[in-house]
Amino acid sequence: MSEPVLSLDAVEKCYNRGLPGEVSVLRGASLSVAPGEVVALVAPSGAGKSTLLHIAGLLDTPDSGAVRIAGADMTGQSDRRRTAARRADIGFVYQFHHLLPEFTALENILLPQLAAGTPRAAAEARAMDLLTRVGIAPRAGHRPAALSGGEQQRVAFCRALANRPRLLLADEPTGNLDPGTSDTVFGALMELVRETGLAALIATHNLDLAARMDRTLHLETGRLV
Ligand SMILES: Nc1ncnc2c1ncn2[C@@H]1O[C@H](COP(=O)(O)OP(=O)(O)OP(=O)(O)O)[C@@H](O)[C@H]1O
Repeated sequence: MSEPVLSLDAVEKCYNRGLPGEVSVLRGASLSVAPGEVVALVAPSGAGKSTLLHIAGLLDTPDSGAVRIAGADMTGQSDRRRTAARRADIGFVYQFHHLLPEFTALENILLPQLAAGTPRAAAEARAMDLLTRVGIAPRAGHRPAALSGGEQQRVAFCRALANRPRLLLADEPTGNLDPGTSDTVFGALMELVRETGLAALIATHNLDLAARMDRTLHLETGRLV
């Protein structure tokens, strides 16, 4: 079997250790996601989904345990190395789109590519290709305020995948949309993920959406089952 794109091994995370507000969130959480695999992460509110995604995305560090991205152990690496790995290998989508309001849809997808050194013509071609795949190429010149919630989220998906990451991490990517729109927009995300063949870990409360992924992990009392 090919090497996992993401693996967490016995990850522990406690906030406010030793203080009155101590909360032990992850207690030996282990998982792995293979190339091309789409995994649902389901958990009750407050169970630690965001904490787990932040650790998997190298935005936070575990108290103990290992995080590997494409086989490289990120435990104990410098902030600089972790940031480089995050930029090169990981795309993020959140519940809210977090697009930059003063830039058009196209420009929002261009920016991370230009920051990574992609020539402008290639970056524009990539952005238009992604917008076409999610069905909103005619909206390329619109600013976020002139897009519907579902369209904004589609742009956010394109932005997350613009630099061809190996791993997509998504936290309730359609949680802000009404059920009908959520269903369609999630379909667009799944098509994009399948076409690009990347690994994805997608947190959702929606069990219908979870059933459309390859398998589901439940986060319960700090572990994945
Ligand atoms: N920086 C922090 N300091 C202290 N406690 C925190 C911190 N971040 C999260 N927590 C606590 O850790 C627990 C898990 O939080 P987390 O945000 O990971 O949950 P979640 O599963 O993503 O929740 P939701 O689905 O409601 O967004 C919660 O009890 C939360 O209050």
